Amino acid sequence: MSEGGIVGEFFSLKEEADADVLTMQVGDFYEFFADDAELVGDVLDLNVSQKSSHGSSYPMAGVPLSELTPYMKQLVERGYRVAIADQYETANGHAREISRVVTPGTLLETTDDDAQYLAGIVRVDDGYGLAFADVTTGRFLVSSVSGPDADSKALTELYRFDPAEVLPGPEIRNDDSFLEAVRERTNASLSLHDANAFAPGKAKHVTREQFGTEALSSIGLDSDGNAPNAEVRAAGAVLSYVEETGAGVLGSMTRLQSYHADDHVELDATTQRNLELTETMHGDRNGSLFDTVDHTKTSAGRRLLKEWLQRPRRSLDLLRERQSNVSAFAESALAREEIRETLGDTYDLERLASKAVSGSADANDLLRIRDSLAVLPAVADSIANAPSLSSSPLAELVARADRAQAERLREELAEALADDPPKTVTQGGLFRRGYDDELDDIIDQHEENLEWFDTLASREKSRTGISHLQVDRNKTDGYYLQVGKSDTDKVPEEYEAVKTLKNSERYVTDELREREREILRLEERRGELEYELFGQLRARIADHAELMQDVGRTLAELDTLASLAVHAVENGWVRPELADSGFDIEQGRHPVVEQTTEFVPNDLRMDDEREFLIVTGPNMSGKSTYMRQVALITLLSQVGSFVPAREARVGLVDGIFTRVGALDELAQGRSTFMVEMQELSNILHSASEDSLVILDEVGRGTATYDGISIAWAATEYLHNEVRAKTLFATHYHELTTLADHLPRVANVHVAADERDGDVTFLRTVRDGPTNRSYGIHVADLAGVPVPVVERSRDVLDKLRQEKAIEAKGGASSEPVQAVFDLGSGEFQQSGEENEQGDQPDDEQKINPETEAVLSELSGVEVADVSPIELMSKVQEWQKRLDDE
Ligand SMILES: Nc1ncnc2c1ncn2[C@@H]1O[C@H](COP(=O)(O)OP(=O)(O)OP(=O)(O)O)[C@@H](O)[C@H]1O
Repeated sequence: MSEGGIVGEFFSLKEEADADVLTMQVGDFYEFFADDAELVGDVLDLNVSQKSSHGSSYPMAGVPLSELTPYMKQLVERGYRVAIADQYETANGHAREISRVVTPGTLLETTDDDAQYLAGIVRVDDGYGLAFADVTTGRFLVSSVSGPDADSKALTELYRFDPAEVLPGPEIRNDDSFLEAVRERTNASLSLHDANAFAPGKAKHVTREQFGTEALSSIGLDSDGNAPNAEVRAAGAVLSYVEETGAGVLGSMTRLQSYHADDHVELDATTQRNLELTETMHGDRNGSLFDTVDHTKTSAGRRLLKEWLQRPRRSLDLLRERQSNVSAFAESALAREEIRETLGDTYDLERLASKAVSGSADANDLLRIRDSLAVLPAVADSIANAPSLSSSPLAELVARADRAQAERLREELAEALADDPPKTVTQGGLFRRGYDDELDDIIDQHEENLEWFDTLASREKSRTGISHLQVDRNKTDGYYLQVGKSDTDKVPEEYEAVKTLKNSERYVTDELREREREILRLEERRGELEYELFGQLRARIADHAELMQDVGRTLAELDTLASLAVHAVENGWVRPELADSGFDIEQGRHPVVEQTTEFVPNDLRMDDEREFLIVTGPNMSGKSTYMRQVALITLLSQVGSFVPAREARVGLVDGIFTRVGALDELAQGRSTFMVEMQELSNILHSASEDSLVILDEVGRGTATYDGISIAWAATEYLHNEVRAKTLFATHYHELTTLADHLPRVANVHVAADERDGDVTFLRTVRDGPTNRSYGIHVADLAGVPVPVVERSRDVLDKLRQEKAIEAKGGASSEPVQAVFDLGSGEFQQSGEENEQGDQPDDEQKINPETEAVLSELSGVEVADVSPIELMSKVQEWQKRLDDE
């Protein structure tokens, strides 16, 4: 392959670039060559031509300089790392050098509202250190997880942040199963960053340089003399990666925030998916909780609302403050709508701050900063003028950002920039008069020269007596005097002819040339000076990145709180009373289902004596909906939101764990039952007595008796050992009898009405068990052939007669040894029914026909059967028993 020329230069730059694709500036174009040209031809649909260089021919594709961004963005969003080599002038011509490698986690040009995190993760002996940076907003967070389930906690954090790019530390790089799990839970591309960047000494140095020693020690991360914490190693690696890829945004990372897993309600990845927080199980945004409650006016507000839903909090003070703010907004409709309208005029200040820092903000971006800063005093006034807002913590919230400094910054921009500046920053026309003396002087001179040209024609006409004379300008000839053919004889001698046209002649004069040169000189100087002044202004604004972030964050928070209030008011939600534990929800509803259905509200009561609810009820009756509704009301309460209920008292939880039917796991190569058991195992390990556990049909994926046994044992364990607040929906009615033996277990059921063979779902949750599934009824309704339906009824009856299960009380309660007889549906204390031993021997068993009669007897719903039918049943049973 040829080594010389443009293509040779491209190849050698490509060799040094740590990137999938290189684009190189050649004059006014960014060019791609060889394989890279083929790739962009395919992926971006660019035209590919051939370029001859040193005797060979290479595919070539290119885009004009100003159009690179959208193409580069598309490539990066598809997971490619794109290196950009820029051309610059040198004493002997020009040279080219890679100025930036754009990766999914360092793409500044995103137009997506969502946060875009770059994550670093480091494994240490007892856990993981994590760092998350959003280069588009300057957010930078670190955390660590430890303990026996550190793996799953680390993966949960990754799922929560859903980073665009992950930098795995040296200890993880070869751990294929961990990396596979990262891939499964996130859409991130994994990038290998220099292992040295994760080294303790280097990482600590970089992190200190960025945030200062004080910031590190204030969050307990500066372990002087010792090896730094794992999160510092992750943070250092992320920072050096941002620096190395050349995004130029380090300056926007103004604040190091550390969070502890305990600050948030634990929501594992499965639960976030099951509860359909930000997308439905089918991957749609529509129909998610976020989509339902989002009424925000700004993209920063939307980002924050999503973050709040994904990271519910545990601090009572913080939640009460948010509640008071939502409440204040809910009560002041007029002021709230005024504020929301004003917020609608803001731009994304956090993102604009990053653009200013990276030097990519143009004059219009700075105007957006100016206009958004102006919103803060306007909303502060609206808050001050509305009594229920000014007496709420909103007054304090809006005072958090330094308003005086924000106003100074706004004024500086207002005084500097023209209202309608051009898109490019090199042309001039950006600044107002009075901003800079030299610039004013240039503009005056420029105007004076333009004026000279404007009046030239009339001056010349009266001086020379030529009537057909005009002054004009075009690209090739510059300024000229144009004289009609009929008047050319009147042309004075200083006129120098430059072009002959059909009906006229063009001339220039020395003075005209001189003036023209002056105009060009002034225009060029103006462009240079404005560019320089603009760079200085942008840098001064960038120095206030932290202030812009504060203001942006404040406005986003107001937007989010107002959005929660709007949803509460429009849907009749109430402020839940937050308590230490337990639930008392009156007329609760499912926040999403209530939007599309005539919803039947339901109550929930759980306390120290009633911590475990077994939820039974026919198929399709609403068990899952009821349990999700409880989980979502709890979650919304810990976001600080109001909740869909008539009245609610919600005890704060440390985690919400769910296990519901798996949808798409088969595609990932694990059996449904395996996934079910992994999820159950995770819950049994992770939940605590302060957690809320939702189990839907545990054990269903295997043989019935295996299933019942597992469900049975899991119930005992959760009740006796974990003591989590649990709702467990099951079709194994056998489990309902546990309520008689485990002190804190209670039964509830979703009622259905069966009349003349028709089932009506009442959707009402009532105390007590139900022993009807109507599963066979649903099969019948679905058109399963009659012989199959009838045979299933027989089989069910038989099955009920066969086995017995033992219930165990917990260590904390009186031990209970009881035997549950599936045939009779009753419990007996063990030994009671059989003096000789644990198992009845064959002789002592009652005969099958008697058992069948007993079973039918126990299955009769007396209230549902007419007296005549009942009498004929009894007669039939007597006859069958007599026949034995
Ligand atoms: N309280 C309610 N008010 C109105 N509609 C409801 C209510 N609860 C549930 N539904 C509706 O009933 C349907 C079935 O609900 P759900 O899936 O919760 O039943 P299920 O008892 O869990 O069923 P299965 O046991 O078959 O899984 C859903 O379409 C849901 O929208």
